[in-house]
Amino acid sequence: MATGTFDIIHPGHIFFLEEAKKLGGKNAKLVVVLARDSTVRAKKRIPIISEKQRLEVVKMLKPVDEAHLGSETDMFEIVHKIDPDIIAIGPDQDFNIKELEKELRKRGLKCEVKRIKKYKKAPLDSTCKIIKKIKNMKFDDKTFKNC
Ligand SMILES: Cc1cc2nc3c(=O)[nH]c(=O)nc-3n(C[C@H](O)[C@H](O)[C@H](O)COP(=O)(O)O)c2cc1C
Ligand SMILES: Nc1ncnc2c1ncn2[C@@H]1O[C@H](COP(=O)(O)OP(=O)(O)OP(=O)(O)O)[C@@H](O)[C@H]1O
Repeated sequence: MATGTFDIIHPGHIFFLEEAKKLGGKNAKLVVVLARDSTVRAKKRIPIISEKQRLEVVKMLKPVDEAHLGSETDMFEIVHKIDPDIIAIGPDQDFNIKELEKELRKRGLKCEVKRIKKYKKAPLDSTCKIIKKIKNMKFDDKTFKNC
């Protein structure tokens, strides 16, 4: 199981999902849980792409076998439903592995939690960088004349 917002897909997202799938070995099944719009608003910013369209795009990605929207209130609800062997945490995801494992154990969930340490560098390797680039562009009539 891998999680995230996946708002404006970039190569880092696909790399993370490929690495997450590798954790499961030869016949691994990768299930992705997407953060709800309400979670993104509360924790990060206003999402650019709606949860419905983010889900649709993630479902189309090659390493992804299944994708679901998470809960709006309880992040452990979906873990119970999926019952994963491994939860992959991304290189810049703000979770303490030991704490998360402790919380899972408290709820009777026995999955392992593993951090993907590798970060794929690219000129636009995070959603934030893409948003900042657009934000800093000088807009005039010619900038997006066909949009
Ligand atoms: C085990 C686990 C379960 C999660 N379940 C949910 C959930 O039910 N609903 C949700 O909105 N986000 C869920 N998330 C996603 C987190 O909210 C999201 O990954 C976190 O806000 C960090 O966002 P980012 O990776 O997009 O930066 C879950 C994350 C983890 C690790
Ligand atoms: N360049 C990258 N290399 C490896 N993993 C990445 C990279 N970018 C994102 N990820 C991982 O992909 C998952 C989903 O990422 P997320 O939706 O938070 O995108 P993001 O580009 O990191 O967004 P933001 O810039 O808003 O933080 C997370 O586990 C994150 O750690």
